[in-house]
Amino acid sequence: MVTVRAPATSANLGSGFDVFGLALERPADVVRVERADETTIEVTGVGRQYIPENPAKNTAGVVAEELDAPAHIEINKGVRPSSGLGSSAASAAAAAVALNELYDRGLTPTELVRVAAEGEAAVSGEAHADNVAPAILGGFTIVTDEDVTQVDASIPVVACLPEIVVSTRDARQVVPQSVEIDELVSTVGDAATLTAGMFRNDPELVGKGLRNNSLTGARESLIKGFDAVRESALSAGATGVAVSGAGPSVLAVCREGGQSSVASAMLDAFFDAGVEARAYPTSVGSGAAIL
Ligand SMILES: Nc1ncnc2c1ncn2[C@@H]1O[C@H](COP(=O)(O)OP(=O)(O)O)[C@@H](O)[C@H]1O
Ligand SMILES: N[C@@H](CCOP(=O)(O)O)C(=O)O
Repeated sequence: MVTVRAPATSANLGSGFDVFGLALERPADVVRVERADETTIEVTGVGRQYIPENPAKNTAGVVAEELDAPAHIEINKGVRPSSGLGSSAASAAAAAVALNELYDRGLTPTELVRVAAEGEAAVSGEAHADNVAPAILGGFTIVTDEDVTQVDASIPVVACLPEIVVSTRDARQVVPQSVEIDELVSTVGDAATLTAGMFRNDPELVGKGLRNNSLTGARESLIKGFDAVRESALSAGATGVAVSGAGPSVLAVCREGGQSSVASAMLDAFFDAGVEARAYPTSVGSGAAIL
C-alpha cells in the first residue's frame, strides 16, 4: 500500500495559458493505492458526489490504465472539483506517483507528468499538463511540448474559491482560437516578466506578469463579481490578480505578509456581488509527496 498527498495548483497565471502552473501549499488530495487484479475507485471528501468512481472516467483510474497498474484506489478529495485549482490534476498526480512507487516502475517525475496529463485528457478533452506538472514537481512550472522546467519559487498568494461551478471542459470552449500580433507581443512580455519574478522571488514582478489576456480573460465573464474582486484585491495590496486555471477561482499575488488583508478584500467583494466564497491564504508549495 502507498499513500500520496498532491497539492492544488493554479494554472495559466494570466499570461501563460496551458504553459504556466503553480503548486499551492493547500488544499490537497490524498490518494491511497493497493495492488488489485482490476482497478476500483472509492472517493471521499469535498465534492465526492460530483466525481465518478468509474475508473475510465476518473483521472486516477485513467492513470492506472496508462501505467498498466491495476489497484484499489482511495481518493480523499481536499480540492473541490470544477474549482480552477487543479482538482482533477491533484488526483491524477497523486495516483501517478503512488502507482509508480507501488509497482516500482522507476519513471522520472517528468515522465509521470506526461502520464498524469493523459488523465486530464479524459476529463477536459486535452492532455494539458500545466496543472499536473506543478502538482508532481512543486513550485512554478513551465510546460512545453518537449519539456518541463521547474523553479522552487517562494511567493505569497491567495486563492479565492467562489461557490460557482466552471468545468475546464466548458471553459476551454470559450477560449479564442487566435490572437492579434500586438497582443502576442504584450503577452510574451508579461510571461517573461512573471518568469523573472519567480526566479527572483519578487512578488512585484510576478504580479506585473499576471495580467489576463484574451485567452484567459475570456473566462472572467463566467465568474460573477470578478472585476470587483480584482479591484478590491489590488486596493488591499495585491500585486496582480488573474483567473486561476479555467476558473472560477481567482488568484492574487501578495507582498510578504499581505495574504490576510487581500483575502478579506476578495471575500467581501464576492459577498457584495451575492456570491459565497472561501479563501486560501497560502504560498507556493511542494509537489506530490509519499506519506
Ligand atoms: N479524481 C478526480 N477529481 C476531481 N475531478 C475529477 C476526478 N476524476 C474525474 N473528475 C471530473 O473532472 C471534472 C473536474 O475537473 P476540472 O473541470 O478540470 O476541475 P478543476 O478546475 O478543479 O481541475 C469534474 O467533472 C469531475 O467529475
Ligand atoms: N490551461 C488549462 C488549465 C485548467 O486548470 P483547472 O485548474 O481549471 O483544471 C485551461 O485553462 O483550460
